[in-house]
Amino acid sequence: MSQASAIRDSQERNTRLENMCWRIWNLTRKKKQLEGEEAQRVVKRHREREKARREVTVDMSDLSDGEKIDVVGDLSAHGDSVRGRMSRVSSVDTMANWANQYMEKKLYIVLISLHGLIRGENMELGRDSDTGGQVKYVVELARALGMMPGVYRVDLLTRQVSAPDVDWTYGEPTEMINLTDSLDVMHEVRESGGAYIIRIPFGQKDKYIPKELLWPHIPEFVDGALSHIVQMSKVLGEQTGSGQPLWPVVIHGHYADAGESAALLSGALNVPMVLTGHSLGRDKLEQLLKQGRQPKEEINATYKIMRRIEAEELSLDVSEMIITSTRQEIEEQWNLYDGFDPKLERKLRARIKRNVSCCGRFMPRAMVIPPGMEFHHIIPHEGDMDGEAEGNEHNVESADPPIWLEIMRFFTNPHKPMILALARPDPKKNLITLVKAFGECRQLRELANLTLVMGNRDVIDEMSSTNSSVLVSIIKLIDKYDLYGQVAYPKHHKQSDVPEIYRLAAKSKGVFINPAFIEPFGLTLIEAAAHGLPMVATKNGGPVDIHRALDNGLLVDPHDQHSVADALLKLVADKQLWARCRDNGLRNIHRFSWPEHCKTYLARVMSCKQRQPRWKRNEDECSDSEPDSPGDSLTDIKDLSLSLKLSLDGEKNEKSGTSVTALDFVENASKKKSQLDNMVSTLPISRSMEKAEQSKFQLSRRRKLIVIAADCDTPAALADVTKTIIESVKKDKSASSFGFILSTALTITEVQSFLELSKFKPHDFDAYICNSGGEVYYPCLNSEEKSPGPSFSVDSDYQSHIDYRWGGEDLRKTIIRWADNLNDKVPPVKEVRRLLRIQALRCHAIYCQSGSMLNVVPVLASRSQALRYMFIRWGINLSNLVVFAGESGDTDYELLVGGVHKTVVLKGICSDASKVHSNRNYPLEHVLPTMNSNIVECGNCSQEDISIALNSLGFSKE
Ligand SMILES: O=c1ccn([C@@H]2O[C@H](COP(=O)(O)OP(=O)(O)O[C@H]3O[C@H](CO)[C@@H](O)[C@H](O)[C@H]3O)[C@@H](O)[C@H]2O)c(=O)[nH]1
Ligand SMILES: O=P(O)(O)OC[C@H]1O[C@](O)(CO)[C@@H](O)[C@@H]1O
Repeated sequence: MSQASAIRDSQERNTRLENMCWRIWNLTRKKKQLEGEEAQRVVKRHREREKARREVTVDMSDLSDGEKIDVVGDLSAHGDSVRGRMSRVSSVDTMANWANQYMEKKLYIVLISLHGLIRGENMELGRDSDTGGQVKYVVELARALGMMPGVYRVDLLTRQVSAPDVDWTYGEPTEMINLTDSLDVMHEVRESGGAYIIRIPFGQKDKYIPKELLWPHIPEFVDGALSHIVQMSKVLGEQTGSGQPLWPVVIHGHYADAGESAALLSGALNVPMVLTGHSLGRDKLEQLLKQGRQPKEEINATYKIMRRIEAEELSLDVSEMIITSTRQEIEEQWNLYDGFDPKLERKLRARIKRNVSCCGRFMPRAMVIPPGMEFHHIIPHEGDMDGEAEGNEHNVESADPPIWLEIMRFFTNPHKPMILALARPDPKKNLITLVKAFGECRQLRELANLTLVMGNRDVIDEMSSTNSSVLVSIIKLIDKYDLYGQVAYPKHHKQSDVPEIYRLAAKSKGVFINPAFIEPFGLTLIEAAAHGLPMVATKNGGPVDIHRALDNGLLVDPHDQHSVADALLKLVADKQLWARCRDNGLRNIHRFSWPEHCKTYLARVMSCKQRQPRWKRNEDECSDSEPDSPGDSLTDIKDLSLSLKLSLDGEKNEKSGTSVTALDFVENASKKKSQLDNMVSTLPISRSMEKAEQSKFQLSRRRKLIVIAADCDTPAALADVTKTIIESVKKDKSASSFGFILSTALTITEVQSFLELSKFKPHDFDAYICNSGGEVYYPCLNSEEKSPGPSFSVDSDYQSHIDYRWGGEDLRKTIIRWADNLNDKVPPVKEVRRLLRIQALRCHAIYCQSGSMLNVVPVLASRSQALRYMFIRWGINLSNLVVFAGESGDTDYELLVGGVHKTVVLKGICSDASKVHSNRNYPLEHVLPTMNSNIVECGNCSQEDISIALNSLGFSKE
């Protein structure tokens, strides 16, 4: 009997062992495979980049020989010497100089941090994965900027969240940020001046949306933010007495999501944008792939990382400047992006300095401006800076801050020095290695206690899966190493407790540790230093710069558990080293100063070329103007779009694109120009701004606007759809107050033919958005009366509004070269965009007409941005607008669907369009909101179904 069971046991053991071996083999194989794929990707990327660099070098060869860069200026611009640059700044003299220079200015600054759990006081840091250092950074930056001479108003825009599971304060539309300086002096704030948190509603109401799921709602935020900025600029203009709107001097996005929002706002308003990344998608992706636990698809599904990377690339396309906290972020992180190359950036900057053409290339300047500290929370304690701190005996009395008792109750011997980690329980913070290092080092356990402050929690199972899995692993390790009585992991703490936690650790002669796999900067490290706590920190990322500036501890390889334990042991055991690090930290911490940050920041912002909405003729002046005056003339029609015809004669390949058999360039604007020059009447375009003013009148008095943006394959199909929509809408009794806009990839010449073919008159539409958003036209009044003369007037203000970063002739040359080299398939549009970005050519490339045409327009021109322009220019109400789109369409299709406007998706129209070209590395759900009452589907493009769709949007009833 017992022999049988022994045999059975051994068989079971063998089977288990065998299974385990299989599992390990399988995991290793999978890891190897993922590593192999990643290596291939890196090599491919590298090859493409090198090829593109060679091409750029050839294009700019006129100066490459002997082109010398101002190396000294250049290195300092990239923060090579953190120590050298960070001088004490709050000195009265420097501030006085600054004040003299800027006092007269009245600057309006817009900052954006999107997810919404932001408030001026008692921030809930560590509440979840969204409430990290960025929240503190943006609020403190807003406050510090609000106190700078010359800054009139700072708006920090974020999401309004009125959800039952978050505090009511996040639902308040406006919150004023207290402007206090280190002397607790309140700054005088006049009228609407000061610093504010402005909460814009977007996304599902009553629900907190984590940052990974916010992407589809960005267009709605942009529309809401645009409305706020336009209104505020007018108010500030009146208050500051200029009579003109006080437009923001900069729109500054924080993190990828706000970067994309800032890019769209900057394009809509034509004002400069800057970006702070805080934590970068490509780097996060690389780290996750290196860990080899998840394939790329799974990572993408969890973190929506490809969507985030596209937002970061767009931010690079548009930003004047990228602000980083460290040099490492520029050299090793931003360098991973298609649209950024530090070497090329330096080269372009050198050319600009010498007033030499950059051959249509643009690269944002990357600047290291480290964040600051708010020092007024810090209570200096006895012994600071005298080399002799208080003893390590704790006074566990009632006078001690409550958080001390909360921590002490975990310890058997509370008198030991405290190793402190304070971080969100995010896997990348690598707290697990820390617990292993502590648990496996007997000496360290004997000498010190460990405190882990990992955000706030009520029930572990209710936390996000990534956060709860970190906590569960830590609790299991505490059990495994039997660390009871030696490790504290309090459930709750408030923001006001954080200084007390550092103080407790410093008092115990403890050490702060940040063992993150990679830390972009690390606010906790400067917080610890300011409290007299030496540090052990990861050698990957920002801590290298912090260590260089403060010299207050040791750097370690976060993957090497033993080196973590050794460094901690060294600092805890060596009293002299500990005291030296503490003193160095306290002595140098002033280098992280918000006033200094703001001074450098404002100087840089002011050196960007200032742009703002500017119209040739103000509303009041237009009646004085001469119609058709040559002043608005041919030069106004800029060469701002390129079209490349891709012949579809070859066989279609649904995955990789379309076979090309012929290529043909059409440069719309130049054609028009020459036609106008020759006064050829076949293209009836007026240059008259008066005509545009008439259209403004027409557009702004419309109660509702219908935008027809169906991307049909043929003019006949477009004519059918258009007729059905217009006839259906005209049945409404208030139809006379409805206006129509045609929004298309067609040129105005093609539109003219389309109108003739379908028996429409130019004035059947109030406006024409042509060339995929590259141009806007209005019908001329006389076109109604069939009188001779031009039928359309071009909006040349629109052209000046969007021409930012247009690569002109050099862009054209590159696209021709690309087309010449195509010998097989036309690649997906995402590849075209990548190629142009690598070349530092900033534009918006769109496949149209089922992939038979490539339209290239300025980087922030699009059909949806043209509508935002009409909001600013003509005051049209975006929420009173319905866009009719097909089931799919040109590759700018998805941009048309989100926002505060309504959308009717016509099922069955252009349903095949998306198959010939893929423009994304991520699914459509990462772009478009799935549950949005502003979007309805129309089962059939019939008049009845269209009426039903409009009714369900409440469109015809109002
Ligand atoms: O339980 C916690 C955890 C954190 N914090 C605070 O939250 C902030 C955390 O900031 P940081 O250490 O910088 O990390 P992240 O939250 O990851 O912040 C991101 O953004 C910061 C600002 O750009 C950068 O410094 C970081 O490297 C970057 O990862 C600090 O002020 C902490 O005091 C708490 O109050 N309680
Ligand atoms: O892990 P990720 O997605 O890179 O995010 C880190 C970012 O998220 C936040 O926690 C959001 O506030 C930031 O502190 C930081 O910028």
